[in-house]
Amino acid sequence: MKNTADFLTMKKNNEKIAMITAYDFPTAKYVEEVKADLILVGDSLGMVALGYDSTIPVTMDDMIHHTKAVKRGAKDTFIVTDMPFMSYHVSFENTMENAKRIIQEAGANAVKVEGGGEVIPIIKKLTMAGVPVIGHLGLTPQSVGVIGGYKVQGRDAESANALIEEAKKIEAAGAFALVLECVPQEVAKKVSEVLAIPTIGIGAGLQTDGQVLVINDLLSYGVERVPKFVKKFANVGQVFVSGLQAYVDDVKKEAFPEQEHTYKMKEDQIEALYGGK
Ligand SMILES: Nc1nc(=O)c2c([nH]1)NC[C@@H]1CN(c3ccc(C(=O)N[C@@H](CCC(=O)O)C(=O)O)cc3)CN21
Ligand SMILES: CC(C)C(=O)C(=O)O
Ligand SMILES: [Mg+2]
Repeated sequence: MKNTADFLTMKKNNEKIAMITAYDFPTAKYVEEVKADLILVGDSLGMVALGYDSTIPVTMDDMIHHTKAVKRGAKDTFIVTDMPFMSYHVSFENTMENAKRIIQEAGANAVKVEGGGEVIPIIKKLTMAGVPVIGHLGLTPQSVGVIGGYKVQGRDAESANALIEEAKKIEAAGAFALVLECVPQEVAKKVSEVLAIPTIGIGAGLQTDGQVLVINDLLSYGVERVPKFVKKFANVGQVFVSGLQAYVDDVKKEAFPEQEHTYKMKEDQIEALYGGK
């Protein structure tokens, strides 16, 4: 399994970091099989695995439940779990207790927290307590209500500069990586150049130190509309539907189960059961 120092080395060596989300046991097994560098148990699970229309309803218990399943499927991959909405804003004690559960109870290797300014002291405290932290700037979906929609962030030089300053503070606070979501490539490039820690982009262009996508988006599984930054690498939804349709059709026309899927009694027992009839 890679560790936080390895991700720093990868950046130095210009070796790109590939991160993929996973929310359950079988998916985690596949993600480990392709040697993704990190798995993100993202709070996006609220939208793509639980059917909510934002990440706001996702709870600590949801994150623990899904992280445990992912850990069982990917014992040898570095796992990062999102701290969900309001799980790191109520109080210092509550934040530390929540991070403790994610690491100790669920088995994640690190946590991710959204935002700059106000969460800097939290990144510092978590890091000092021995919890590896990833920051997250740009579009921060837990603030969708404040932002007013899922919009590209840092489009003008002023807000871009503000974002770059936040990124530096996140690094200084001890984060070992930074997710940049939905920012122009020029902004992501500059952040990646000024930071020593790796940047992991989603909708941030090619010049970050790594990439992350939501697995349902990249496989086209259970998602209808996807953001512009998504590339469809496979059509798993289509594979699901064709397999399920074939099953339903076979059941209806008695083409399934066949003899090879069926258990049989020995002749004498059939005789005894049916009484020769
Ligand atoms: N399936 C899924 N994929 C994600 O990447 C994702 C989630 N869910 N849920 C949590 C957040 C929300 N995200 C989103 C959702 C929508 C857009 C979107 O529609 N963006 C517009 C940009 C509009 C603009 O120009 O400002 C787009 O057209 O891509 C972006 C990120 C990213 N995260
Ligand atoms: C989109 C990524 C960065 C995320 O935070 C999530 O999956 O929840
Ligand atoms: Mg998230």
